[in-house]
Amino acid sequence: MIHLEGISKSYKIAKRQTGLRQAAKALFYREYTTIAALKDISFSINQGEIVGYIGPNGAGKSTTIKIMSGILVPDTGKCTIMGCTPWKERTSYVKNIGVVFGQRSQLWWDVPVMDSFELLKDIYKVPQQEYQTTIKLLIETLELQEIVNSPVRQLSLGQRMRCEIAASLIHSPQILFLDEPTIGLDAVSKIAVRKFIKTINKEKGVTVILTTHDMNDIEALAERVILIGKGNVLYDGHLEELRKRFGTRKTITADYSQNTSPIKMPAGAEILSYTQERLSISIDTNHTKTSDAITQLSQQVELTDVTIETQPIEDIIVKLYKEYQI
Ligand SMILES: Nc1ncnc2c1ncn2[C@@H]1O[C@H](COP(=O)(O)OP(=O)(O)OP(=O)(O)O)[C@@H](O)[C@H]1O
Repeated sequence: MIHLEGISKSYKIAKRQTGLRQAAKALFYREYTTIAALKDISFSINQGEIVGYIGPNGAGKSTTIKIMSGILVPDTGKCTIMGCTPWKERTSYVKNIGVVFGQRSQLWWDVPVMDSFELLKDIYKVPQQEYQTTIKLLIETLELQEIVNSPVRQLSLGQRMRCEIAASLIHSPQILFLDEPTIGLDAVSKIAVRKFIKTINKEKGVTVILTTHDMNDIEALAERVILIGKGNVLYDGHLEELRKRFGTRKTITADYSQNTSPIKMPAGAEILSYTQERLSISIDTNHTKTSDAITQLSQQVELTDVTIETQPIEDIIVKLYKEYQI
């Protein structure tokens, strides 16, 4: 459905130097530098996938999304999405895609949200009957009843984002590009947005490409991640695979009846805290099985409660960025 091959994109920017003399010189002679934002990017995405497109600041995520949406033209490479080259066949292509840029609005600032929806309906030539059904569903599932009659400028960020997502889906696109859709949202709004993305993917088969710095978004939504760093694709695979590679540590917290004898720790365990009633250790599951560690503890103390925590996804991503030195 989505196929990118050897995509490169550079930005040419004017060098700016401080001082009056330099400013005067720049009037007659400008120096430029080139920033290689994307260098030979290739990947394919199938229909119905949710792919997390991740990477540190300045990695080239938004540039890729802009190319895939047809807003930017790459310097070299091929991009075919649903049979179209996005920047060449823009009019027919945009019917297939919905785009949300978390940092920018596609809604008209001073008019009620509902009027923006109506305008988008006309732009995309959505038949009235179809529009009625879609809008009803969007208003219900994104809980927009209370806000659709307010102008966008009066909405909070979370309310606006829910409207932005609705706006991007009015023409029932088959692909949704989301560039940081949960940026600045509170925990409740983030969960609502994630739930909605999951629902349209499951029920309508919408393919979703998501860029985000919130790894909880990735964990909640994406089975596959593409990691980009310094303009290159560094990893393309399952999130679960990353967990296996980088998330091998587990934290075991054991509560027990008061114990004053020394406890022999499982092999390689790192003690995080230790009292007469509670012990918290971190183990590497490549070397020690969680069940073995618990059995060993239960043979020495009278356990009353045990909790096991896996490594947070943020830690795994930090390790991944470190490995690739990005
Ligand atoms: N319009 C532009 N003009 C010049 N350089 C740009 C422009 N847009 C992006 N860049 C540069 O291209 C590189 C990639 O930027 P891009 O916005 O694609 O990164 P990103 O991965 O989306 O970053 P972030 O996570 O910070 O949003 C950066 O070095 C950025 O400074």
